[in-house]
This record gives sequence, structure tokens and C-alpha cells, in this order.
Amino acid sequence: MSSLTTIEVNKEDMKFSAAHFTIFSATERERLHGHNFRVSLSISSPANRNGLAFSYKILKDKIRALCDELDEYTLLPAHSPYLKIVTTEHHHEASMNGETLVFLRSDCKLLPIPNTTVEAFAAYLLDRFLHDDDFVQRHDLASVEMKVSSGPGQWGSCAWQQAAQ
Ligand SMILES: Nc1nc2c(c(=O)[nH]1)N=C([C@H](O)[C@H](O)COP(=O)(O)OP(=O)(O)OP(=O)(O)O)CN2
Repeated sequence: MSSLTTIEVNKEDMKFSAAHFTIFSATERERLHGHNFRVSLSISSPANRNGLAFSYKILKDKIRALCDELDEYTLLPAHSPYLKIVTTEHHHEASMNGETLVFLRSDCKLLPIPNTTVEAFAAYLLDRFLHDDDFVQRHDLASVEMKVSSGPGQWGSCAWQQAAQ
């Protein structure tokens, strides 16, 4: 049975500062607020005779680029079951429970996620990592785990595992 090695990249600058509000139900949400979200990526692969899984510099570059896309925006969930978003020429009008929040489009990013939680961010970033290019196809990987933190001691994660051969 071969052993697996894991590379984890979790650099201080792998982060994005963003505003959001978590939606707990059709009638409950947080007020708009922000975090410095941190991102960590771990990739496991079969140990090889060269003792090098792959150069992890490419991972840091990819995560930093993904973080830059989200940095200093208000992040809104385009796939929320509770929040309805109407986009006009200059604004996103986000409505739930009889209230409407109006945001400048230039200040916002709508993400294809159901909620702006750390676990939903982790799933979104993992999907981007897996599908933005052919890194996963070009390497013999066993698993990939993306983690997002909204503050010390609290993380959400999402993982992909290679299908059993
Ligand atoms: N499953 C999840 N639950 C919560 C999330 C989340 O992303 N996934 N997020 C929040 C809020 O965004 C909140 O701002 C963070 O929660 P909170 O416990 O208030 O954390 P703080 O950063 O304020 O840290 P404390 O010092 O522990 O208060 C809530 N739930």
C-alpha cells in the first residue's frame, strides 16, 4: 500500500477582506459586517521516488489570484433560497423578509453560492481550483481540501477525493 504525502499552503497573504452577512433562515440574517478571511489549501498525492509531489509555488499563485478576485468587495450569494437580488444599471437590490439592501454594483461580487459562509466560500474556491485549469488532470492527486476561516479558531472546508481506481 503506497503512502500519501500532503502539501499545505496557508500563507498570511492568502486572504481576502470582504463584507457579508450570513443568512440563517427566511427571516433571520446578520447585519452587514466584514472579516479578513484566510484561505488554506491542502493536496495529498502518492509518495514518489523523486520525493517531490509538485512545486507548491503554483498553488500559492493560484490561491492569491483567487483571493484577489474577492478582496475588498461586499460578497452576495446569488443562489440563496431566501435572498432575492434584482440588478439594475448601477445597483444590486437584495431583498429578504420585507427589507431591501441596496449596494453599488461596483462594490459587490455576486458569487454562485447559497450563502456567504466559510463553508460555502470553501466549496466555491475548491470548484474554481479544480476547474479553472487542468492542474488536477496533470498530476496524480489523491485529495484536495480547501479551507476558509472568518477568524482565529473557526474554519469551514470542502474536499475533493480522487475516485477509487
Ligand atoms: N456554519 C457557519 N456559521 C457561521 C458562519 C459561517 O460562515 N458558517 N459565520 C458567522 C458570521 O459570519 C460571524 O461573523 C462569525 O461568527 P462569530 O461566531 O460571531 O465569530 P467572530 O469572528 O465574531 O468571533 P468570536 O470572537 O468568536 O465572536 C456566524 N456563523
